[in-house]
Amino acid sequence: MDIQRAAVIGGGSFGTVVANILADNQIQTVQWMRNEVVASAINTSHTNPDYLPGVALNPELKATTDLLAAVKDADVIFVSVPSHSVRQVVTSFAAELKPEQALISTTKGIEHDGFLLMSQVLAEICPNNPVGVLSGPNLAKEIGKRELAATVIASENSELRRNVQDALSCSYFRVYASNDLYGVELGGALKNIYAIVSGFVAALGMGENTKSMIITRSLAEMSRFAVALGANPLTFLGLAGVGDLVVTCMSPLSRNYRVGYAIGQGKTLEDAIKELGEVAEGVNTLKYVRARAIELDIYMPLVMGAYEILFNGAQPKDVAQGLMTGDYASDVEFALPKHEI
Ligand SMILES: NC(=O)C1=CN([C@@H]2O[C@H](COP(=O)(O)OP(=O)(O)OC[C@H]3O[C@@H](n4cnc5c(N)ncnc54)[C@H](O)[C@@H]3O)[C@@H](O)[C@H]2O)C=CC1
Ligand SMILES: O=C(CO)COP(=O)(O)O
Repeated sequence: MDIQRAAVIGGGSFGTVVANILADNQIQTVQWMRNEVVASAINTSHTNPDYLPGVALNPELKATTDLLAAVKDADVIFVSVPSHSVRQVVTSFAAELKPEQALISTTKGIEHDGFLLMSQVLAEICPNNPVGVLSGPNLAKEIGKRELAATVIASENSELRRNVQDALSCSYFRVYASNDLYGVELGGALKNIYAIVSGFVAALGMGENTKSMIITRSLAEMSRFAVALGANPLTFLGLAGVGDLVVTCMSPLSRNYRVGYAIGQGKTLEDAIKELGEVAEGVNTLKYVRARAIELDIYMPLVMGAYEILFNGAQPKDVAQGLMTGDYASDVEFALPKHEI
């Protein structure tokens, strides 16, 4: 299967950049969205004024509000709506799909019921279609401006991986392959929690050593959780692990970081989300991961502290003090297990 026609489901910032890369690569691409005004702006002025203002989109990119027309002839369908909408949107076109049409999730979130990642939701709804995940350090606003970036296509299907590499690789976007679907996807979802934590740290004016400590201990915590759930920890050394963690924890372009920053400045969670006006997946992911960590007895002090700040009104400064005085721990648990320190 060569990818000649693609559909992108979702009219937000990331859906638009994926659709634009495909169009830049001369793939016939239709982007589906609910908003008629944005669809018309993409078709006539080649911009998405709501989510990527100032970015000139490829004039060949077509937008539509007709979901079935968008997916009908697509060789591959990129699903780029927030995680809370994926099941509903995909269910509404699943019965129309032919088994050779592939589905690729770009959504970095978790479904509450059953703790399902998006590729698992896709596989459940469309059990006969090939499934993959695209994840990595991919701030949409930079890629929209065609600044250089790299990502990971993860799938157990090697033909699908190669086809997506062909479809998305270009002078400003490099696509690496992985067969660890679960690890790649978990990395993309988990790092959003730590971007919120990094937002607190930045708002409190903490130093560079502090920021480095938080990012590194976040990686330790993420991989501890992932291993407990059966993922390959080595995946976390790649772009979808440490790569995405670093960019999201360091950049004010990250919406999750901005939510943490606003709360660190004293705003309420409700106001922080309202001001953002875009999706910050980490807020719900934090709730679901905390519950899972408690259920499976996985040590996740940053998750527990972030939860207290976001949902129970704890002060970031007090939580930070508590973390600094916790039990002694191992730097790299895969080298020195906790029980051996
Ligand atoms: N923006 C970024 O830099 C990146 C985002 N992602 C992930 O991509 C996913 C989508 O994010 P963005 O495009 O950035 O979000 P966004 O907030 O920019 O846009 C979300 C879009 O989905 C639409 N939407 C929401 N619910 C819907 C429903 N029920 N039916 C139809 N459309 C619906 C909204 O109207 C909006 O057009 C998220 O999981 C995010 O974590 C992944 C990589 C980078
Ligand atoms: O996933 C992203 C970058 O890789 C985008 O992060 P935010 O959702 O926090 O903006």
